[in-house]
Amino acid sequence: NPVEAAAAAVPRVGVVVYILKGKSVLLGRRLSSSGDSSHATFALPGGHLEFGESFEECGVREVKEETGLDIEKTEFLTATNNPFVNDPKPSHYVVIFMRAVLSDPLQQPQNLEPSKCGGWDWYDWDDLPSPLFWPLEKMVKSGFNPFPV
Ligand SMILES: CC(C)CCOP(=O)(O)OP(=O)(O)O
Ligand SMILES: [Mg+2]
Ligand SMILES: [Mg+2]
Ligand SMILES: [Mg+2]
Repeated sequence: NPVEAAAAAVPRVGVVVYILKGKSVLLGRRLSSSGDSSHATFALPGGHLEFGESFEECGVREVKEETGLDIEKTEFLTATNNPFVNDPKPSHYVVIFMRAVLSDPLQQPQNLEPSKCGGWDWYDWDDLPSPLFWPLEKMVKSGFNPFPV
């Protein structure tokens, strides 16, 4: 029943990674659950923190799973709270933002999850595509800059 269902809903933790390359970051087209790319939003690589993982382990794993890229110099940047309970599909994520660089600067991303992602590409931080995936949109709007000063 709806009360039980609501009770079962708990905030989940996502870890996403700004992979910095010059002034660009890697973004992927996040397909809607139906898989059509017409409503794709641009998102950082990342995913659900799994039981017992450190933030770094999760970031490295998800980036490898989704893009095949090997990253290093992973750093914690910030965490944001994203209670989107009024969404058509209510969700509540605490998002951990990390940054990292490529272990091999020449390595290019592969789209290893084509049912979930329309493809990865490098975007200049000063010329980001839209629409951005909601946690990233909120962070960019807040003026956050993931690059080292
Ligand atoms: C909402 C997001 C920041 C956390 C979940 O990310 P995701 O749906 O990409 O999760 P997976 O990569 O683990 O499937
Ligand atoms: Mg994933
Ligand atoms: Mg995952
Ligand atoms: Mg993911």
